[in-house]
Amino acid sequence: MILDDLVSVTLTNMAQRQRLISPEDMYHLANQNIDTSLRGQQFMEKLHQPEITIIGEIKQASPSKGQIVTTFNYEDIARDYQTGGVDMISVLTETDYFKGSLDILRDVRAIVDVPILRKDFTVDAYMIDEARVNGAQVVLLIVAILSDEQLVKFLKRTHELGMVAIVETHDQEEIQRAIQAGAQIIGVNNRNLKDFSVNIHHTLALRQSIPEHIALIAESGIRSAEEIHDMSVAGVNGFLIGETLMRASDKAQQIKTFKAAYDD
Ligand SMILES: O=C(O)c1ccccc1NCC(=O)[C@H](O)[C@H](O)COP(=O)(O)O
Repeated sequence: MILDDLVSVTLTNMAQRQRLISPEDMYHLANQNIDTSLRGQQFMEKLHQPEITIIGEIKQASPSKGQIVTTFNYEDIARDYQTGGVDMISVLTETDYFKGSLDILRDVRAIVDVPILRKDFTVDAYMIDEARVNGAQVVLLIVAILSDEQLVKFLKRTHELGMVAIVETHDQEEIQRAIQAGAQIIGVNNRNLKDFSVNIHHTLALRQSIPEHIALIAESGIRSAEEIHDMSVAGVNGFLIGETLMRASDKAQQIKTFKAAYDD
């Protein structure tokens, strides 16, 4: 399965980085960088407001789509996203399948004010420390690749650093595990990572399984303002959008259209 491959390359690549900066040193560096900006917390509060919350993703390639764009000026993309009014920017840092990097994360952090999500396959608390050191306020924890103990431990470390976690799920059982671990934000991935099929109604089908005090983010396959409108009305709090924005010729305008979806 693709997730097994992603976990495997992530562990290998992390081990290489740990030879440059040891887990102990990264832990201390992260502690020196505890997030006092409140950007992550503000993002969480925004999710509970009636306005549409959009997370724009910077993603050059993916396992399901291969190369998504031919030119990849991520700094321009980040500026366009901010101009459009995104509430957070998601930066892929996985190198082998998504062609992302921590360099991209750092460069984007330097030029925008909005909170940043390190979008990666977090398999060790080291990667949370690393996310903080490189300027992210938010991390992704994917239930399907973590044990219950890891989920609790990684959430604790995230919160110690003043950060916020999106806990990604795909079915009822994973949602229960996320709630049990103490997730404050749950993402439901509309993409089935076993066969890459995308069902935009998947998040809606699982809405009732998530208590209202936990924010819900719909992930993957979102194409139109109508889809965002329908999901907002049904109580979905935020929308993570990658490919549609990466392919949009006027990204700022596309984001503005999406953010206006609730008023339509
Ligand atoms: O996108 C993939 O092919 C993929 C494959 C395996 C694991 C994760 C994958 N994507 C990560 C994501 O969660 C998406 O980048 C994100 O939800 C945005 O999706 P989209 O708007 O469809 O680009």
